[in-house]
Amino acid sequence: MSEGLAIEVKDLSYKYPINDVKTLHSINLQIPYNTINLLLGSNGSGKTTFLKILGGKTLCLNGDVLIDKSNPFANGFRNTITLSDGSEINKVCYFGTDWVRSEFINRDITVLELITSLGYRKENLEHEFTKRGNYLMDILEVDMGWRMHMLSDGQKRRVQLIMGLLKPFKILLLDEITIDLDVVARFKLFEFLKFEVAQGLQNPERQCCIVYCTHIFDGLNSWYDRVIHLHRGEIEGDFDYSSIVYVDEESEENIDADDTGVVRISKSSSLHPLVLKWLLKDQRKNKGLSI
Ligand SMILES: Nc1ncnc2c1ncn2[C@@H]1O[C@H](COP(=O)(O)OP(=O)(O)OP(=O)(O)O)[C@@H](O)[C@H]1O
Repeated sequence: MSEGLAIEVKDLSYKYPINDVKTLHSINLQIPYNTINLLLGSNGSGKTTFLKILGGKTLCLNGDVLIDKSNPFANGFRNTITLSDGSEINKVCYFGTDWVRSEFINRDITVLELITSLGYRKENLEHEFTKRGNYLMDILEVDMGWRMHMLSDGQKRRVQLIMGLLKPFKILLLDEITIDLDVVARFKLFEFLKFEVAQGLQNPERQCCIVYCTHIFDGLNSWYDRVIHLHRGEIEGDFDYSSIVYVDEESEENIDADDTGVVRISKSSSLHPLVLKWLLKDQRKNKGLSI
């Protein structure tokens, strides 16, 4: 594996056992550390399948997958790494949308009971919570006494994020995970994740990368480094944030109502129009129409 790569995929193809056709076709991709990557594509283009393979959740033996230089499907793959200060971090974390619907979490238990039931010893929990956990609890406004079966989907999602992010990570795979967060929680989560990636630049042991799959493009400007476009299981496009030129500057002053009651919002420098154009093009291709 090349130096500095968090993820390396060579010639990866995947077919679900019950399907006749492949879902992923000969994917080749290299993702370096210290980057935030958006994985975009229409419904059914293969994003979840791909992320689950990267996360070691779906076994795939057609092609090579290296996650932080190791094969997640190899015997003896360990998902935890011990750093020089003795702390542990996760190699790869996959967060999907299913979690909030699982029976395991929809029980009459508190957030604290749920976290300890997953193997966090109380003393570790206290240690973790004095720093990272407390910070996450604060930005996501989670109460340890919340009872899981009484929470909204967005509140459960916040608990999922706290549990998954308690330990730092090398590779974070987010599959539509912010869909039910309110704008404040989403904004603060993005800030936290950006900070995580930035601190890897200071400390090579903590260098990490994020792959985020979403259909919502609000608030993503300047957050990501790269966009990867998947179409029918193939990489159709791949470009860096630095190659985007926004034609209209967004300005703080233009947001909100003035004293005459007129509400002004500047033109959004969003990826939305670009992605809409891509996916409409994909749709025309699917129908065999000229682009
Ligand atoms: N468990 C499964 N068994 C069989 N086929 C599946 C299964 N899960 C997904 N597929 C098929 O694989 C293809 C890709 O699905 P996938 O969920 O990876 O797409 P996606 O890009 O994440 O879509 P979305 O944006 O809707 O979440 C689809 O055509 C889907 O029907």
